Amino acid sequence: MTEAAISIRDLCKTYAAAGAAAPKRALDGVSFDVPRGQIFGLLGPNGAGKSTLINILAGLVNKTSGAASIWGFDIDAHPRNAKASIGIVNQEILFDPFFTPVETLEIQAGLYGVPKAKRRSMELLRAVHLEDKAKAYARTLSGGMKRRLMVAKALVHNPPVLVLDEPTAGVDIELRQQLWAYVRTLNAAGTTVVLTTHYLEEAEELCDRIAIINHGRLVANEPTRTLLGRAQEKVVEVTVDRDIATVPAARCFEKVETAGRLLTITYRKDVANAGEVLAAVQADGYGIVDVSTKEPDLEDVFLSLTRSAG
Ligand SMILES: Nc1ncnc2c1ncn2[C@@H]1O[C@H](COP(=O)(O)OP(=O)(O)OP(=O)(O)O)[C@@H](O)[C@H]1O
Repeated sequence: MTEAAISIRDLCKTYAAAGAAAPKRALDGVSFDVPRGQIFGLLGPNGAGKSTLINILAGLVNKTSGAASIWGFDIDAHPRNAKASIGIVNQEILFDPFFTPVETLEIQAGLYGVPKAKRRSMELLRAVHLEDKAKAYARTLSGGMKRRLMVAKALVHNPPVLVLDEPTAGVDIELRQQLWAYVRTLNAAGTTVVLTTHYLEEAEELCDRIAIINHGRLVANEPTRTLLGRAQEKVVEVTVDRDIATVPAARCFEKVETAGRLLTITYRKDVANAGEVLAAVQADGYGIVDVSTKEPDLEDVFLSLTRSAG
């Protein structure tokens, strides 16, 4: 099927003025599609409008104008089908602390009208490694366990699209790896995943495609690899055969730093290649002992995009 998992067209949201605060345009004509079957990253600095967008999809915030559909269901024309097609894991951990995880999932399944015969609470708890806590009070779970329970809760109605809003904020590295692994497993089994994150390495590691919003506008929407390719600055570290007396200069060097026998040279890959940079060092009379290069990361792209759009 070619239809998008989520389709957003010219979406706008202005929050009404409250007290002394002026009206706030949180989304300003955002359009993009989340292709089915992908892990899609929605990135942006604080206050960019990510939560507003997700809350509109969840039916928690009313859009001002524009259109959105989930799994082909327009959120205005077919709100129930749209809602049934998406599971959302919010930033805040929300559930009744006096229910056990299995009860929490059963209640959630009831809210979504999932018939008893079709419920799979234990299966979900197993998937998020909470099987042995199935009958513990939710309030006795650790932070990481609660977060995993939130993921299971979002999946009770078996939605084709799962949205994770900052899934690993404040989560330790080990648990973050576990969550990533689970997201990959879900995706491999066919679930389209949308995640918002502040951790660029998370997006880089997990996402097939990344959209970046800044000040309520879309500033990028590309496959992760293409986006990374946009970072033009590369760094090459060169160890030379003697102490550096004068800093070498060449037109293809953007920036040069020296420490003992180590030269750290920044160049633009649209201007030069590593061979030319090394040749320029040799032309200055240095012998090259060792070379290493550093690939640009998403942070470089993100900063340059959000800076220029800001
Ligand atoms: N209920 C509201 N009333 C008024 N303004 C709001 C409301 N909710 C959000 N905003 C404003 O809209 C803008 C976008 O907020 P939003 O929470 O969508 O951003 P975000 O990208 O999710 O940020 P974060 O990463 O910090 O969660 C911000 O300037 C925010 O202050």
